[in-house]
Amino acid sequence: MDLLLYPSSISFKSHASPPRPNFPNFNSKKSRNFLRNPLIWRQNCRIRAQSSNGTAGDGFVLEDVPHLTDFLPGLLSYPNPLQNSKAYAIVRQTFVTPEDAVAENIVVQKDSPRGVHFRRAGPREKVYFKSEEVRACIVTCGGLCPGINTVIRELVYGLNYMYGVDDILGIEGGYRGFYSKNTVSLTPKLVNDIHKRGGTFLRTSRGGHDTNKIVDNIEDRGINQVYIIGGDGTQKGADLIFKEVEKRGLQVAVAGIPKTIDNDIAVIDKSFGFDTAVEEAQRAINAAHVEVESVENGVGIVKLMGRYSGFIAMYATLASRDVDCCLIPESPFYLEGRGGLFEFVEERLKENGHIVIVLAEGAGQDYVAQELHPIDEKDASGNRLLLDVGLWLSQKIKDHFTNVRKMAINMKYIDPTYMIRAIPSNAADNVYCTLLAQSAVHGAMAGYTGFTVGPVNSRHAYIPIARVTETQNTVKLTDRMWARLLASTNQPSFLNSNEVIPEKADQETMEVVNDMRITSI
Ligand SMILES: Nc1ncnc2c1ncn2[C@@H]1O[C@H](COP(=O)(O)OP(=O)(O)OP(=O)(O)O)[C@@H](O)[C@H]1O
Ligand SMILES: O=P(O)(O)OC[C@H]1O[C@](O)(CO)[C@@H](O)[C@@H]1O
Ligand SMILES: [Mg+2]
Repeated sequence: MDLLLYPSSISFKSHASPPRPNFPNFNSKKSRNFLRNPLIWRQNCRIRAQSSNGTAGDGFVLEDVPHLTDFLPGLLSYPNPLQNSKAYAIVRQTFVTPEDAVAENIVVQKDSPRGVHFRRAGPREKVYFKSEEVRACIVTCGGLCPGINTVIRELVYGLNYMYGVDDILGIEGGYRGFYSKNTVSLTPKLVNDIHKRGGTFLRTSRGGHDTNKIVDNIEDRGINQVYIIGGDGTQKGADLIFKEVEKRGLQVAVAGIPKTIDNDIAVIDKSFGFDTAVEEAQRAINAAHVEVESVENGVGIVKLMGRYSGFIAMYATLASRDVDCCLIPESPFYLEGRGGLFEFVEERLKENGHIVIVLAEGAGQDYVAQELHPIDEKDASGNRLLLDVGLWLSQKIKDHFTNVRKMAINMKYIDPTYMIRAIPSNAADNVYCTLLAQSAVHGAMAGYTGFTVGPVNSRHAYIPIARVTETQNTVKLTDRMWARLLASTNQPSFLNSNEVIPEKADQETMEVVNDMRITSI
C-alpha cells in the first residue's frame, strides 16, 4: 500500500480504522466474526492511536484516509486504465505519487514544524477495481446548493470516460432512497444537460438515515462504489456507512463530496455553489439599494442563508459596497443604546438618506428568542428551525423609528434565500464541481474509502470524513476578514456593548411579532 513508501521519519495521525492483524483469508467466517467483535476492534484502535501519536523528525504529520486494503489485505490491484487514455497522453505526470501531500497550513515560520498534511487527490498508478466490475451509486442529501447537478454529471462522465465504468445507479431522494425507492440508471447521455439546471436531478431529503438498512441495500444491489454528496450531516452519515461497510468487510469504497451553501464545512477552502450564491445575492442587495435610495429614509433589509456561519452575508457584503451593515450569527449585536443598531441606522439615514442591512438567517437568534419564547422545533435531520430574524428586525426598526424617534421610514425587506440556492452554478463553480467529481472518482478507483474530497489551500486532497465533521467552519471574528468587512462598511463592531436587551417587548410589539411568526411558518 502507498503508505509504506513514506520515509520512516514521517508520522501518521490517522482517522482511518486501525490496521488489522493478518488473516490468511479475510472473507472467511472467522475473519468476518473478528471484524464484528467490538472488543478487539477497540483494542486495535488504541494500539493505532498510541503508535501514531506525536510527531517525528521535521514534524510532518499525514492525516491519512482509509484504504480498502486496510481491511481486505489480499485485494488485487490493476494498472490504471488512464495510462492508455488519450486525454492524458501528453500529460507530463499522469499519476499522483504516493508521497504527494497537501499542507493544511501554508503560512509557516522558518523554524515551525511541517505540520498536518492530507493525501493529495488525483489518479493513482494502480486501481483496486476492474472497470467492468464497478457498480457505482450516487446520492444527494440535505438542502439544495448550486452545482449539485454538475457534480452528478461529472461523476457519471468521469467514471465512464476516464475509467470505462458503465454501471452507475442514481439513488433517488437522499439516504432514505437506498431502501425505499428504485434506482435510476445513470448514463452520460441522460445527465448530459443537467448542469444547466438548479436543484438536484436525483432529488434530496432530510432525515431517514438508517445505516444498517443502507448498507444492507448496498450489499444486496452489489454496489461497490458509493458517492455521497451532502453537507455536514450527510458526511456524518457517510462516515457511519463507511464504518459499517468496513465492519462487514465489504469491498465498497465510500466517497463523500462536501456540499453546503453555508460554507460551514471545516478544512476545505470553500464549498461549491458558495461563489454562485454570493454572486446571486448581489442582485437582491442591488434591488434593496435601488429601492431605498429612491425614497426618503429608505431602510433595506436583505436576509441571506447561513444558519451558524455568516460567510454568504460576509462575502456578499464585501462584494457589494452598497451594504452599510452586515449581521452574522458569529457576531452578537444589540439594538438599543450607544453603539447599537438603532443609533447606527439613524446616523446613516441622516448622512445618506438610506441604509442597506444584510443579515444572515442565523444572526441574533438568541436575541430574537428572548422575545418570542419559541418552541424548539427541528427539521427531519434534527437541525433546529430558526426564527425569522429578518421579519423580526424589520418590525423592530419600524417600531423604533415610528414610536420612539417619531421619524417616518420606508422599510423594504427582501428574503431571497431560496432563490439564491435554487439556481445553476456559475462558471467558476462548474469548474470546481468537475474537479471535485473527478478527484472523488480517482480516489475510489484507487481503493481509498471513508474520505471527503476538497481543496485545501487550492490543492484537492482526500480528507478523513471525521476531520470535516468534528467542527463547523464559522467566520472567526478575530481573523482579518471580519476586520476587513468592518473597515469596509464602517459599521459598529457591537463588541463593547453596554447592551440593553429589553426584558420584554411591549405587548403591542409582541402581538405584531407573533403574527409575523405565523405568517412566516
Ligand atoms: N449525525 C448524523 N448521523 C447520521 N446521519 C445523519 C447525521 N446528521 C444528519 N444525517 C443524515 O444526513 C442527511 C442530510 O443531513 P442534513 O439535513 O443535516 O443536511 P446536511 O447534509 O447537513 O446539508 P445542509 O448543509 O443542507 O444542512 C439526512 O438524511 C440525515 O438523516
Ligand atoms: O428549508 P430547508 O430546505 O430545510 O433548508 C434551509 C437550510 O438549508 C441551508 O441552506 C443549508 O443547506 C441553510 O442555510 C438553511 O437554513
Ligand atoms: Mg448541515
